[in-house]
Amino acid sequence: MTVAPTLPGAVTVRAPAKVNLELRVGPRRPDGYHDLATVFQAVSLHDEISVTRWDEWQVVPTGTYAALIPTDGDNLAVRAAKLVAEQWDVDEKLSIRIDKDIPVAGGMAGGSADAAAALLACDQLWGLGLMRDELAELAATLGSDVPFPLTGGNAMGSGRGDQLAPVLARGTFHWVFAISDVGLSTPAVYAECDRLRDLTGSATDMPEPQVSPELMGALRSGDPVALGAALHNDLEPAAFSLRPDLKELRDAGVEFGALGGIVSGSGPTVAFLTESHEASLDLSVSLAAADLCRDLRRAKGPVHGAHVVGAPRT
Ligand SMILES: C[C@@](CO)(OP(=O)(O)O)[C@H](O)COP(=O)(O)OP(=O)(O)OC[C@H]1O[C@@H](n2ccc(N)nc2=O)[C@H](O)[C@@H]1O
Ligand SMILES: Nc1ncnc2c1ncn2[C@@H]1O[C@H](COP(=O)(O)OP(=O)(O)O)[C@@H](O)[C@H]1O
Repeated sequence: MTVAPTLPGAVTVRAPAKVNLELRVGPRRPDGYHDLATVFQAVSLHDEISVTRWDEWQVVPTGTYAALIPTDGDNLAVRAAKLVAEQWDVDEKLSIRIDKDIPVAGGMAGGSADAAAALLACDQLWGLGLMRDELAELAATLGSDVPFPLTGGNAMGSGRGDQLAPVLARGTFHWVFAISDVGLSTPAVYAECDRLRDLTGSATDMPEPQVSPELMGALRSGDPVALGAALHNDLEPAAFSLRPDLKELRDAGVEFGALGGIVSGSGPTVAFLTESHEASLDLSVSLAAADLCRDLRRAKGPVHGAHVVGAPRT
């Protein structure tokens, strides 16, 4: 296989990972999805996608987690690019370089970030001039989590998680992410959530999922202590049920001084909120010494959504 050069002629887009500060999950719908009330925050772990015209479809993975992503048509970035080509009748193929720094199958929406980045990169490469809402509509057809990395910042998600609304927020938050060596499948975690609810009978007469006033207040005031106390994830019992070691990890981080600890989305990444940059360094050291996870990554949030970082001169 010949490898496409990243430059010249490439468009490069950066897109962020996310953490769900709150994730409220309604009952299973007839179509298999669940209605959500969630608050996303984009955090400073990024993937970079570079697209170049090429004579065949090609994925070139690089970076920390390169070995863990598909390189065929199942890759979400390829699916995104083919969707744009099909909708706008573009008869071209692309080489897509993915610099993969977001953990894979970790509940941080890395695949969704790549899809969002590919949509924006194709728009730029092919000069389509798509509006943000057109991109968001395409994004939602690729996955429930794909619209958010286009937007970034903090946002409330409803419907399948794909309907976004802005959230009033101030301040920067400091996170430590504890990464597992084996991923968790999102559908498997939702199915386990349903199974546990069926066992306890809690699925009947479940109220519509809603984000709590405590969490919105904590974001509005930029208060990390209040935010730490308000973190919540309805998928956490399911993730703990499938991976009991994650509860031990969460409890250890909280004992070591995190303001709050929560499974990120469907997991298995565990997100710890800390008071400051220094506190995040201290927590990383304590967690590393406890040897309870494969890797630790520090990040801050919120950060911007997908944006072009390199494009050919016109
Ligand atoms: C759990 C969350 C929280 O933000 O994120 P991750 O942990 O995966 O990052 C999302 O809901 C994941 O969104 P995403 O990964 O895009 O899911 P999709 O591709 O749309 O759906 C994959 C599968 O997840 C389940 N699913 C997803 C979204 C939703 N609202 N209800 C669901 O039940 C369904 O079984 C669906 O077939
Ligand atoms: N570009 C991509 N990056 C990561 N995963 C991808 C990509 N394309 C397809 N996938 C598949 O999507 C699945 C979910 O990946 P990811 O989005 O990283 O996790 P999560 O849904 O937990 O946030 C993985 O098992 C992987 O095989």
